[in-house]
Amino acid sequence: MNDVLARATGVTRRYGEVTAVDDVSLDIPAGQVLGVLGPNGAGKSTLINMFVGLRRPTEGTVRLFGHDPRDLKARRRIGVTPQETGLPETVKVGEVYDFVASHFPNPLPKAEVLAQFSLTDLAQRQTGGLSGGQMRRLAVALAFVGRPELVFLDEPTTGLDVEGRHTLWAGIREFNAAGGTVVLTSHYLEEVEQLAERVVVIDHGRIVADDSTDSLRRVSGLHRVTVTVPEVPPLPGIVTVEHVGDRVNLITKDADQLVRDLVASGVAFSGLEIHSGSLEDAFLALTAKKTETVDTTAGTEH
Ligand SMILES: Nc1ncnc2c1ncn2[C@@H]1O[C@H](COP(=O)(O)OP(=O)(O)OP(=O)(O)O)[C@@H](O)[C@H]1O
Repeated sequence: MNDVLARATGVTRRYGEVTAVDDVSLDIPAGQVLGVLGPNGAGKSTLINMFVGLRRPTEGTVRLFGHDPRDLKARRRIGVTPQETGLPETVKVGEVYDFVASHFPNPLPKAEVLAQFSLTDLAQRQTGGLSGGQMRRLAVALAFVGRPELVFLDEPTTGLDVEGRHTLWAGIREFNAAGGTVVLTSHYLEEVEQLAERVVVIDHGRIVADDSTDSLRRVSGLHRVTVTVPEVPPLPGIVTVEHVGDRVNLITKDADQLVRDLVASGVAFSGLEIHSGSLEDAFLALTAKKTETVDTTAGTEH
């Protein structure tokens, strides 16, 4: 069995009234690429920030290599790319590398890091003169400088074009093939599908799915039946109900059967549309559950 490099146990983080992370327990085993998915504000960054020692849990414990994540012994063994990078504009790319490398006993050589992330030609460029995508590549490259065993990448490819994204994917894959462990958050399902073997879906601060990417893909065998209907009948084939304006999306595994059931139920529906499932539907089905619960409660109040 693989070693667990990082572990969250019953972790909650509140900011005033807001519960950003709500009773999350999560193990990160060695050698894994773990994708963390979730809608905006779901709590992904807060969770990552607790793992890397930038935030403390309000409740529960986080361990990094068996230590408190703020312990330098543990932090030396990780690499981090935060969602936003604030680098001084007049410092050159090569100098940024030098500064970061000086914090580690055995950093990767500059030429290797810059080449791996297609930054070699930009070594003399001031960071203020980098494009958004180049800046992002630099931010991700810096996570690898200290030869980390575990990297946390918070939306590593946001703002990158297709080529930039593929360059980064290759770098992440190479790191993993050499035994490195990766936790990445992303809004791109395709990215998680390409890179991660395991997916954790977070919604409203809670883990709503934790499964292999293959299983999540299988969930994408779902279909979406969209109708306008005064009230959704309680049919067994409906996995999830989403209300979009006056339209209703019914997520189901068997669209044909659901349409037959709708007709048989006698409900007056109109504007029938059927779409094949996608990973996006699977994700929506998982993250829509909370909304559905709220809707159901509201609808059954007497
Ligand atoms: N420093 C803070 N002070 C107050 N509230 C915060 C703070 N940081 C995060 N939050 C709130 O906590 C919740 C979770 O935020 P978080 O940034 O962790 O989500 P996320 O899943 O990373 O979102 P996104 O995908 O938009 O980056 C949100 O409601 C957010 O507004």
